[in-house]
Amino acid sequence: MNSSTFVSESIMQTPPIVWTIAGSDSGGGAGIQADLLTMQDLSCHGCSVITTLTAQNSVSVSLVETVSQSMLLAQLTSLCADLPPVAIKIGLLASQAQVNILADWLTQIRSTLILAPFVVLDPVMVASSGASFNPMDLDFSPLIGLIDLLTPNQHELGRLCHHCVLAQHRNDNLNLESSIEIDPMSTLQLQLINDAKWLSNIFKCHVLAKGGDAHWQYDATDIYVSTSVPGASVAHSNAVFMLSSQRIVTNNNHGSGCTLSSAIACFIAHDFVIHDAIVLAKAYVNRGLALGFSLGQGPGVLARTGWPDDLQAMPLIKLITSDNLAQASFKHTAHNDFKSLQKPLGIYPVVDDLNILKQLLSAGCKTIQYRTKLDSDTCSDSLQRLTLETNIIEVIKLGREFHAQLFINDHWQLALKHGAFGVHLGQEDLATADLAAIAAVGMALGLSSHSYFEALLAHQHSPSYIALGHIFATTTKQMPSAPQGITKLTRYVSLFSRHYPTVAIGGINLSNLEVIAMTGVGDVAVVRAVSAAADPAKAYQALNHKWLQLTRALSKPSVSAEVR
Ligand SMILES: Cc1ncc(COP(=O)(O)OP(=O)(O)O)c(N)n1
Ligand SMILES: Cc1ncsc1CCOP(=O)(O)O
Ligand SMILES: [Mg+2]
Repeated sequence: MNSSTFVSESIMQTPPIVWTIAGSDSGGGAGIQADLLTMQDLSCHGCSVITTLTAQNSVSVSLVETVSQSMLLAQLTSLCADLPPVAIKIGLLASQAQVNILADWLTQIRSTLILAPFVVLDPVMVASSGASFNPMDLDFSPLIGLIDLLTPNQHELGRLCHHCVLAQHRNDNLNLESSIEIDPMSTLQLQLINDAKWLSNIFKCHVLAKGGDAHWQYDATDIYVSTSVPGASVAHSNAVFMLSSQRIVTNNNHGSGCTLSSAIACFIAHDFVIHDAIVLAKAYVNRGLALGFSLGQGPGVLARTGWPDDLQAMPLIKLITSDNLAQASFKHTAHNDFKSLQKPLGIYPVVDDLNILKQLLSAGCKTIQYRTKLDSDTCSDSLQRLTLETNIIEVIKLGREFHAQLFINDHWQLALKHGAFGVHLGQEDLATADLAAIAAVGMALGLSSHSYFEALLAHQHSPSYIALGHIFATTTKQMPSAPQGITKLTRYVSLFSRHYPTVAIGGINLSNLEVIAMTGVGDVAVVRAVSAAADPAKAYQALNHKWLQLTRALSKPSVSAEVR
C-alpha cells in the first residue's frame, strides 16, 4: 500500500449525513441546490427538506411558494426515521408557522435521538437581488436554545438586533469609553461586535456575523463570537475573533451564504471542532468565489473546489480582547524571522531527565527537547528555581557539545538568557512570550497545535516548525482536545507541509510509526516511547532506524511505478 492509497482509503469512509432545510433555487446557484453541491463536494451525503419553492434565474425571483405545513413535517419525519443527521443547516424559513414547526420538531428530536445533531441557522431574509423572502416581523425566538450556530450577514444581523421581535428585548447601548478615540470604521466594526455578542447571548449559541456585505470594510471581516467549545484551548472558548480575508471583488457570488453555512455543517459532520469548521468553510467559500463563473445574465455562482488545501485561502484570525477592542480593524501580526532548522528533526525526543538527554545525544540524536514542569514563575521554592536554571544551562551546553538542535520547552526567558538553539511554546504562551526577542537573537521557535484553527494561529507567527497533536491517546499530559487521529493528521500535513516542517506528537511508538509515516508528516516527537523505555538510547535508535526506513521507502516511487 503506498501513501496515496492509504490517504484515500482513510478519507473515503461512508459519508456522514447532513441535512439542509431550505428553499429551492430553480437557478441552481443558492438554497437547497448550493447546499447539496457543497455537501457532495465535501464528502457528505446531503438530504433535503424543502421549505419553499422559488421561481428564479440569475436576474430575478418571479414567484415564491411556501410548502404546506404537512409537507414540511412529512419531510422531517420521513428523513429522521431512516437517515438521521449528524449536522443540519437551516436556511430559508418563509413563515412564522415554519419557524414554529421546526422549533417543535427540534425540541422533540433532542429528546429522542441519541446524538443531537449540530444545527446551523443561516437566517436568510432577502435575495441578493433584493427580493424579500419572508415577513419583516418573522420571530426566530422559538428557536432559542435549539441552534448551535447563527450565521447572519450584516443586513440580517441588523434586522435581528434592531428591527425584529427579538430586538424588543434589547436595551443596551454601544458601550464605548468616551475617552477612546475611535475612527468611524472602527465604530461600525464595534457595532457589529456588540450586535453579534448580544445575539449570541440571546440565542445561547455561537454567532458568525459575516462581513461580505459590509462594503465599508476594506477586507471582508467576519465577527465570530464563540460560547464554550469543548475540545478547544480555554483561551479560545467564550471568545470573540475577527476572521479576515482579502475582499474578492466578483459578481459571481450568488449562494455564498448558503455555501458557507452548509460547508460549516459538513466540516462539523466530519468531526472537526467548530473553530475548524468555520475557518475551513471560509476558505472553501473564498476559493469558490475566486474561481466562480457566470452562466446567465445576472450574478454567477461559486466554483466547487473540494476540501480546502490552500493556506492563502484561509482567513487571518485575530482574538479580540478588551485591550485591542478599540483598534477593531484588522492588524497583521508583526513578522518575526525565526531561525530555520539546520537539519530535519526526524525522531525528536522530548525529555525531562538530564541523564537520558545525555544518553540520547551520545546515541546520535541530533534534535532534542528539554521539557520540565519545574515552574520558575509559580514555584516559591528558590532551590527549585535554581535547579531549573542550572539544568537549562547544562542541557544547552550539552546540545552545543553534540552539535544538536536543543529546544527548551516553555521557559523562553531562560532559553534566551542562556542561548538555546530554540524554544517550543504552546498556544497559551503566544499571548505572553516575547516572540520578537526570540527571533532577534536568532533562536528557532516550535509551536504546538491541536486543530486547523490553532495551526493557523501558529502559522501567523511563521515558526520554525509546527507540532500537530495529540495524534493518539496519551497519558503524558492531560489534553483538553480529543486525539486527532490519522485522517485529521493527513489533512493538516497536506495543508501545512509545503510551508513548514511538520511534527506529529502524542502516543507515538514503534508499533504505530508506519501509519504516522504514511500521512506524510515530516517528523515525530516522542516522550514515553523513549523516556519510559528500559534503555532510552536503544529505544531511540530503534525508532530512528525504522523512521529512516519508512520515510525512504515512502519517498521513493514503488518498483512497479518505475517500470510503468
Ligand atoms: C514537539 C512538541 N510538540 C508539542 C509539545 C507540547 O507543548 P505545549 O502544548 O506547550 O505543552 P507542554 O509540553 O508545555 O505541556 C511539545 N512540548 N513539544
Ligand atoms: C506534551 C504533549 N503535547 C501533545 S501530546 C504530548 C505528550 C506526548 O507524549 P507521549 O509521546 O508520551 O504520548
Ligand atoms: Mg508549553
